[in-house]
Amino acid sequence: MKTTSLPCFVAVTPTSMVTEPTMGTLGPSGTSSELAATTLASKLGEARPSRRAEGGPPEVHLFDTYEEAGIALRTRRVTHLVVANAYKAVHEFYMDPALQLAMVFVLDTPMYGVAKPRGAGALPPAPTIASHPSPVPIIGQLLAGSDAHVVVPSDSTSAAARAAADGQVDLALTTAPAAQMYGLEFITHTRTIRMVWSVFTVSTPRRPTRAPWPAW
Ligand SMILES: O=C(O)C(=O)Cc1ccccc1
Repeated sequence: MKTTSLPCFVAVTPTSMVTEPTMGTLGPSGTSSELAATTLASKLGEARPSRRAEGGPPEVHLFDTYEEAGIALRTRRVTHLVVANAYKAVHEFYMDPALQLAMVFVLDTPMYGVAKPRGAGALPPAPTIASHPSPVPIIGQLLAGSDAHVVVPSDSTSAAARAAADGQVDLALTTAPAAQMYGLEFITHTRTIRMVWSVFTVSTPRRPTRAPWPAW
């Protein structure tokens, strides 16, 4: 049975209402992260009806890496950082005392598939496939495990599509929006990835707790 995930938001840390929220995440446009951040922005926009009346949900800022988006959060250029939980270095954000987990939500990614530039010629025996490291395991599933290939790491699924469009690689594991943007067509079936998204804000300072031992 095919199910579609409705975003299911859980507020983890009560944060004071930010008057002008701005989202930071992984770009360029066409990434799953952009869809997740845009979905969160709409949700936060609904909670701020006066702003909605002024012209739309909070802005989404796209960065080349999650780490750059993290710096933008720490330096307060954005107020919220949205990171896929399948990202292997998400632990860096969880462990950073300057940041706090504010929210989590479940949202399916757009369709993922292996794509080639429209009108490209025959593929070599072991084509190169650009991919963000996180979704690499689905390449084998999409190619039914049979085809030889070489994975070329990419900063995002959208950057992977751009690399294929620029002729740097033969193929890209990418999203349907990015494939469309960069003139690629899928050569495999496509699937979504059900994902938990972590939302970080800067830590709110806690009141110092009294030491459990007497002062000397
Ligand atoms: O957001 C994207 O599109 C990414 O490239 C990152 C990603 C993709 C798939 C699973 C986890 C993170």
